[in-house]
Amino acid sequence: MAHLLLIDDDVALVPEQVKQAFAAPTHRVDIAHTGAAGLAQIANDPPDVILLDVRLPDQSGLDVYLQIKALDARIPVIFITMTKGAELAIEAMKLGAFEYLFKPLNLNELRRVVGEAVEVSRRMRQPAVMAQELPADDVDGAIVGGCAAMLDVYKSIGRVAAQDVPVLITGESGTGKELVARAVYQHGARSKGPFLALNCAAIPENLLESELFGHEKGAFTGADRRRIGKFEQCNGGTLFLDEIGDMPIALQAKILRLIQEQEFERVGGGETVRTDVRLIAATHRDLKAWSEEGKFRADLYYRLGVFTIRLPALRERDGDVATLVHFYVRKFSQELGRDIREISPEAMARLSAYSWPGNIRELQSVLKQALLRASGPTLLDSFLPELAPSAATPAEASGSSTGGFPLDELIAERLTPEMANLYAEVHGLVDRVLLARVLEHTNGNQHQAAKILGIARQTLRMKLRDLGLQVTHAVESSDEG
Ligand SMILES: Nc1ncnc2c1ncn2[C@@H]1O[C@H](COP(=O)(O)OP(=O)(O)OP(=O)(O)O)[C@@H](O)[C@H]1O
Repeated sequence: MAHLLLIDDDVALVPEQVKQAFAAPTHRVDIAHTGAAGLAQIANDPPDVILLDVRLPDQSGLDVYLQIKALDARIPVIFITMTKGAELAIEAMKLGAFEYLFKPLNLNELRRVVGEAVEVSRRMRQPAVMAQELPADDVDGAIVGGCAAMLDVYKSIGRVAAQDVPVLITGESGTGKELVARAVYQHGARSKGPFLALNCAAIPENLLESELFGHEKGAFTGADRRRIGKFEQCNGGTLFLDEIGDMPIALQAKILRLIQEQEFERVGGGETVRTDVRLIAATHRDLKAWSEEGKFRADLYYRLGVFTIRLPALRERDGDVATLVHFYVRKFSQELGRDIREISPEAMARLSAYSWPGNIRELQSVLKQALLRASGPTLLDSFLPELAPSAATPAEASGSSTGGFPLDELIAERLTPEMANLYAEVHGLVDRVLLARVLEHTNGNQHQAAKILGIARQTLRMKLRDLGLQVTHAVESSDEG
């Protein structure tokens, strides 16, 4: 459950909207009407995310924000402002505020921004546990694995975390690079500061520079206000740049300068901004090979790669598949209201023999599907989807229904009082079938597939990633990954 605190002197509209947007049981909303009352609540019972009105009866929102930062610099604070208060909200972002929203609140935007903030908050607070064996059942988000290669990873995390140097994390998609970045952050000297993350491959190239470095008003068409970028917002903290290999080469020079001098200019601005950010970067690409081919700046590679943590693919982790299967079967059983207590030897044999091109993310996806089909206390081999050599063409792709069970039957079964995420669950299942089918049709060509689907290629990539699907055949261009 996400815990939100709204600090706003409005007693009617804004509280009503926030309560409407974030209902129980997935959210809890506390409300304070003055800065002092809000601060007292934060000290008593720190929320995951704070929504803070710029204008309060007893003190300015900015003063309250500074006091919140002193209490705990990690809690994401979202300012709520009238259009004319935007300057102050932008000032607050320079000091690390998460985002600002205009009154009257747009509920969709509110949900999106708060959702992102809850995720950011979770990343900072959820303890990064490294578990060599099956961890206790209340441990969430652990790095599970006791094979020799993972023990080396834990050692590397321990060695580098306390040094304030950049870290490069490499490994195939779904191997846990983000988890490792979080562990480096949490065991480092900046663990009380913010931890922000940005996926370079998920943001259109023309917006990435502004996301990272911010822009000045009028820097480009549509830049109607100054925007504070992640490097400025994250001052004193740690920034995780995922898929740094996908960053346009022109932008790489700016990152290099940032690492070397901790300074930069906002897009369209002449003012040099100083910041103090620890960079953790990750990529599934071979950056050394890319730098030799001129696709990645060699000087940036050398600078970033001084300390590299290489995550092994799941197929290289002897014995860890079984522990991970137990870990996720237990977790998903709880989430999906199933009561699976054991895994049949046949099912475990098939899971252990599979090559997992999509790594742990694929393992999660397969187990979720299996649990949705499961009944009784044992996870049988027959509940598993087909583990195809190409994971972009799972069993469902060859049937007209979602893997042998009609959708409406599934929905009917899942309509229980405790159900909370049915939309995501059903869409995940449909996406898995749809994307696999279309990619099969285009022989793995993501460009064509995105066109057929009518979605952006970046969206397609993110969906494939989230579903743990790998496109293992015929890819149209060398930058397709
Ligand atoms: N060793 C592990 N133990 C338990 N869960 C793991 C482990 N490694 C990864 N996961 C889980 O697998 C999923 C994918 O991990 P993560 O996002 O860190 O991978 P990634 O390497 O960053 O992937 P991508 O390159 O696609 O972004 C997450 O839900 C993560 O919690």
